Amino acid sequence: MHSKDPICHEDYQRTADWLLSQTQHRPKVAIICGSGLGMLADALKCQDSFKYSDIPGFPQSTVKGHAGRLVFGELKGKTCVCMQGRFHMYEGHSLSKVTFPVRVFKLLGVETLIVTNAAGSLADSYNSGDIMIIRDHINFPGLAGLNPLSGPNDDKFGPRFPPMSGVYDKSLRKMAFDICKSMGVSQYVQEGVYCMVGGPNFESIAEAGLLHKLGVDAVGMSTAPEVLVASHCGMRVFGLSLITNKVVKSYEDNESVNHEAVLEVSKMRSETLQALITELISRMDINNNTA
Ligand SMILES: O=P(O)(O)O[C@@H]1C[C@H](O)[C@@H](CO)O1
Ligand code: HPA
Repeated sequence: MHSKDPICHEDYQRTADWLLSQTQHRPKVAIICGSGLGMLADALKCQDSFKYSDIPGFPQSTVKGHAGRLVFGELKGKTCVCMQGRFHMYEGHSLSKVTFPVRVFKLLGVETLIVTNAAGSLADSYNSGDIMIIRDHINFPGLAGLNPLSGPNDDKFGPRFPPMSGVYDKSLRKMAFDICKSMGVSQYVQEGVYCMVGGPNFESIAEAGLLHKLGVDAVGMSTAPEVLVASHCGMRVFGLSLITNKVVKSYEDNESVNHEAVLEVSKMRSETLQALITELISRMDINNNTA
């Protein structure tokens, strides 16, 4: 499906040019907000915001907890753009649409992508409410050939065969840990492997057992395609999963997860995540451009 997707370089450029004509902000950092995490954008000062439906070429959000707004603004003097709502494969978007904003960000001059998501934990030591700094990912749809980079390669963005080792920037991960320590929240901060599955169903118990055996720490339905495309075009990447639930792994367990519960837990940790990301960006070595 995505290999026939007609999105071409000019389409990304058209959207980028439209945004550049509508705002004076010239962001170097982009933030993608996961389910229920849209309030990360609230910290931005001097905001210019656009509904996705008003942005030429932009897909539309259809999931509760994903407002569908692109917000530009300043965080501690650093210019950022924030997606209040992302696109998922299970909504019926092609992977080129899911990752469309990332290439637009590249054309806006963004150098660092911060991705966040809500995820269920497989790691026995994790609890709901934990924050997991993403060390690496397993991209199940990608392993099966559902990859946003499939199809003709756009050499203007990056190479045909991009490496995927060391994608989650080590120095940003360390910086985030140091910040968590100084915020006094290290007791619920983890580092681990995120696994993307297609969704929209949550995992069966047998699937949960498989993921656990594979060494997956947290599972969700997003992030890997955006990270692939960002890394392909040379962006630095940092990722956070908010653990909103423990994945049910036992037939004796009568618990089950639902999207409302996911949004509830996201809300609970929103302030901490906002503070962590704000401090991370404030410590980044970035020179602002002006329009
Ligand atoms: O956009 P993210 O990955 O945060 O959303 C997660 C995965 C599903 O879209 C949804 C399930 O509650 O939350
Ligand atoms: N599985 C998949 N995606 C999720 C989960 C989960 O348990 N929780 C939040 N997003």
